[in-house]
Amino acid sequence: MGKHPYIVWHKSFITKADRQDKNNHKSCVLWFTGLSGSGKSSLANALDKKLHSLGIQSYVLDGDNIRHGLNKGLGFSKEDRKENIRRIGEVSKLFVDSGTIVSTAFISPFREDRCSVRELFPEGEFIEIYVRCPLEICEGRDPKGLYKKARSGEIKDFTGISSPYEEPVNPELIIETNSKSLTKSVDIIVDYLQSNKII
Ligand SMILES: Nc1ncnc2c1ncn2[C@@H]1O[C@H](COP(=O)(O)OS(=O)(=O)O)[C@@H](OP(=O)(O)O)[C@H]1O
Ligand SMILES: Nc1ncnc2c1ncn2[C@@H]1O[C@H](COP(=O)(O)OP(=O)(O)O)[C@@H](O)[C@H]1O
Repeated sequence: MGKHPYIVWHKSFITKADRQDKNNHKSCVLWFTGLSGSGKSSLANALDKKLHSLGIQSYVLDGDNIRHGLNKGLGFSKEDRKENIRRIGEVSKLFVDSGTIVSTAFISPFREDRCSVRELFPEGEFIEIYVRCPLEICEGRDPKGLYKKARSGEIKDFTGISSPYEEPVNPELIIETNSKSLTKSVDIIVDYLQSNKII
């Protein structure tokens, strides 16, 4: 779908830089990607709590929740996942524009889709965090009982079982949730934000 010929971009008076100045920190998207059960939601929410306690404007967009509303109706075919990620990329951009540090917790299994989101942002504002955890551990955790259903064939196209997960090639951070505690993982991300002068 191309751009509409009669729709013109309306510039706002207040810029992203103005909003960042007001907040006293920069804004960015922390793009958590990984298998179901790898720890994306747990990590994004624990980080959000920590950032909030530091007085930072932050927010979490979570796959399960977004699929109840904005992306209700999208399934798990390659095309639907692509559209899911495209929309979240655009929503994340709005959050970053508003001066917020937004954490997104979506499997986002396809490299090409994640790269397209990265291209929406200037250098340094898209931080890809690979939440790495072996499939057998994720399957052992099975917090929602979905792997069991995927193995029995009740759920089709399940990531890691009957649909691919393409690992990030050059993520800004890799967090191994099999060997690192949640607290330690949060500290690593906060350190990254501090050393890159985002907070
Ligand atoms: N077929 C299939 N494959 C993978 N996941 C499935 C599927 N069906 C339902 N679920 C549940 O939906 C959550 C993943 O949604 P996402 O929006 O993150 O997926 S994607 O990025 O579009 O691939 C995922 O949540 P997480 O476990 O938090 O990752 C599952 O709870
Ligand atoms: N170090 C860890 N980091 C994150 N989650 C962990 C860790 N160790 C165990 N877990 C558990 O793994 C599960 C991960 O589930 P969840 O956060 O919903 O993952 P995802 O959003 O990737 O599907 C949770 O039950 C969580 O308590």
